[in-house]
Amino acid sequence: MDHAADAYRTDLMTITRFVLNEQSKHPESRGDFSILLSHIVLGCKFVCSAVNKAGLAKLIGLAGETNVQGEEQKKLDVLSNEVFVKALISSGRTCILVSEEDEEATFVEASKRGRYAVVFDPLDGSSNIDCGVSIGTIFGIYMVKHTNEPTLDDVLQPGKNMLAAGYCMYGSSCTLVLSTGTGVNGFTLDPSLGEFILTHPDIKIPNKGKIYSVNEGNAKNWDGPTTKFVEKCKFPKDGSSSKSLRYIGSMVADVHRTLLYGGVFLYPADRKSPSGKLRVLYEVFPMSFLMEQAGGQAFTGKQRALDLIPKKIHERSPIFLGSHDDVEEIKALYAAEDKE
Ligand SMILES: O=P(O)(O)OC[C@H]1O[C@](O)(COP(=O)(O)O)[C@@H](O)[C@@H]1O
Ligand SMILES: [Mg+2]
Ligand SMILES: [Mg+2]
Repeated sequence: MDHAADAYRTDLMTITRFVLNEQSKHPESRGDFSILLSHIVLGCKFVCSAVNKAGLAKLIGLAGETNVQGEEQKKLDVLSNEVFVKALISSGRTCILVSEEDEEATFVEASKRGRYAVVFDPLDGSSNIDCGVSIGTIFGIYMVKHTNEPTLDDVLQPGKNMLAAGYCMYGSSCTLVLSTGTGVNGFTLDPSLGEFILTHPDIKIPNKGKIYSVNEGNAKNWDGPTTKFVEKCKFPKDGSSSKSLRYIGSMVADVHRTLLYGGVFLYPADRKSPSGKLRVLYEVFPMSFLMEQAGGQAFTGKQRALDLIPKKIHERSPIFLGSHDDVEEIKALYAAEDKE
C-alpha cells in the first residue's frame, strides 16, 4: 500500500460502511442482513484470491491441478462452493442454501439457522477459468417465512420476492455489484486494503445500447423472434447503426458490461435446449433483479423474468435482459409472433 498517497482517504465508502448506513435507515433492523452480507463479502475475497492464483495452480498446487507432490487438488468451482457454503452457514443467518454445484438444497441445522435463504452460483463462467478470462459468483437472497420449518417452497419463489441480489466479478479488477432493492451499487476490491470500495454508485443502465451479446454458434436452432432481433442488430432497416457483438461466455462478465455500457444480453431457447441454458434461481433471477433495479428490463420470451415461479431448484429459462428499449424490441417481436 502506498502510504504516501494522500489521495487515499480514510473517509472512503467501504461496503461495510455502506451496509451499516443502509441498516441505520431501518431502526427496527437487528443487523442480521448486514452480518449475512459480510459473510458473502468474505467468501468473494477468498474466491478472488484463489482465482488470482489459478494460473499458478500447477506450480503451487492449487485448484484443479495435480501439485508438485502429485496430489490432486480441488477444482476451483468445487473449492468456491465449499467457501460459500461454509461462509453462509457460519453466518448463523441462513436456513436454506441452493448452489449450482449441489444437486439438493442444503437445510441448515437448527442451531445455526437464521431467517435467510441464499441461492448462488459459486463460480460462473467456469469454462473460462483455464484461460484467465473473467469469471464470477452470483447470489440472490430471500427471507424465509417459517424459520422453524423451512421448506423448498421458501426458495421456489418468483425473483421479485428477492430481498437482495448481486454478483462478484473476478476480472481485471474484482468488482462486487449489489442491490438491496433500492438501486444498484458497485464496489471494487482494493487488494492492498482488502476492502471493497464504492466505485460505481447508483448504476443506471442506458435506455438503449450499441452492443448485443449472444452465443451465435447456436443461431441455426433459434426461434423466429431471436433470429429477427439479431438480424435487426446487424442490419437495422431504420437507418440506425448496427450493434456490435460482444460475447465472453461468462454471464457475470457479459451482464456486467451490459449494465455499464447498455445493450442486451441474451441466452435464448433453441431447438436443442427449449428452456435455454441458464438457471432460473441463481443466474436468471439475480441478474434480472439487478437489471430492473438499474432501470433495464428482463424478459423470458413469454413474461417478465422476475414473475416466473420456478418448480425445481435447478430449473432453466431463456433470458433477454438489458437496456429498456432494446428489450422492448424483443418483447414486440415475441408479441408479433403470438399474433401470427
Ligand atoms: O458456452 P455457452 O453455451 O455460450 O454458455 C455460456 C454461459 O454458460 C455459463 O458459463 C454457465 O455458467 P457456469 O459456468 O456456472 O455453468 C454462463 O456463465 C454463460 O453465460
Ligand atoms: Mg453459471
Ligand atoms: Mg457455476
